[in-house]
Amino acid sequence: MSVALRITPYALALARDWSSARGGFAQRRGWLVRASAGGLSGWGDCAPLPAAGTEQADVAEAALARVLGAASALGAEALLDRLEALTLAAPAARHGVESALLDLIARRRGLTLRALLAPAAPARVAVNAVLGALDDDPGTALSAAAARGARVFKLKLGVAEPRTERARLRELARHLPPETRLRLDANGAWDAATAATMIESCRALPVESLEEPLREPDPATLAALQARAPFALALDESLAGPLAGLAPERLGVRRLVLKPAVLGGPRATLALAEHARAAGLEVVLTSVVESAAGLWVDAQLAAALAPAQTHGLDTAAWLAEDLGVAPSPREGVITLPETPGSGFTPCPAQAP
Ligand SMILES: O=C(O)CCC(=O)c1ccccc1C(=O)O
Ligand SMILES: [Mg+2]
Repeated sequence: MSVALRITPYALALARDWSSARGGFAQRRGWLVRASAGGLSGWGDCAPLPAAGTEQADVAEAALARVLGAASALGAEALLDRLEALTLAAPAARHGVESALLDLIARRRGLTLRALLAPAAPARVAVNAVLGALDDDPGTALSAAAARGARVFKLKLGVAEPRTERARLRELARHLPPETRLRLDANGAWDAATAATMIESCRALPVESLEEPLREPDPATLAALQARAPFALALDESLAGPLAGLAPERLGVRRLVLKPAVLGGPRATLALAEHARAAGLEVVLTSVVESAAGLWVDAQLAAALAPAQTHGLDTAAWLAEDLGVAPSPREGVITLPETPGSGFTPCPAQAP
């Protein structure tokens, strides 16, 4: 049975500006992808964010047009087989279309998306709260997230002076509830000496990991920093940049941050996660601040590939509007539905 694709552009305002050492954004633009066959629809989100390692929007749009052109005569499985060739160098476009096709297949088989991807995947996904940059009054965000029961708090570093950030970090850590921890992300802000100083000053703090410490990441420097760090160092956007294609065990860090929109969809993300975990690395799945259509898929995928980890999927509150109801954590956990597919239902304006 052939599959009908519909691709609809969207623009969603942010509730508050996103800032990081790689710049920020005040709006998210992308395409909602619907794949329909036999009266059922699956949904995906193509949400390019070049700063995170995806293609530019015009490249995504061209790839989506190629997929549309090829889709009409093909069934969902046949289109999945051809998708990689149709979306070369367009991972966000591939993620959007592949998600919609897998969601459709799951709904057709009466399976949750996580069960389609990994039969034993649980219905609970722990997530970190995102407090924003360390110069944006994270204390207020910390109180709000702590009140909602979050256990891991993510902070963007490398936005202010290292000395200022060290002082603010110590101050913030004094207000952390018991048994909660900080997840830090420098987004490539530091040279090796600054990174070493920052890691050293975190030694006494409840830090669980630090993403992308280095402006010019190389495995030897990362390995030296990791050897001295009492917590996991992690790579994120470098996996699509200077370190693309290197085997996980050669990267020098203990953890990989996997963004399906950067890696080219659920299947590529699962394959990298399996490789990394077999090599003894931790993996964490995170969003690129996607719409609800993307977040539901990402959350199902997180449950399938690292069920015991805390993932970076609590980004819906950064959007002032959305395409449907987004997964919303309680006590730091997203509960996934037992209904077939991803759990996404479009709001009436986008409806089937
Ligand atoms: O990890 C999270 O909790 C949310 C995702 C996130 O921080 C992010 C979102 C968009 C672009 C880059 C990043 C990042 O981790 O660097
Ligand atoms: Mg990151």
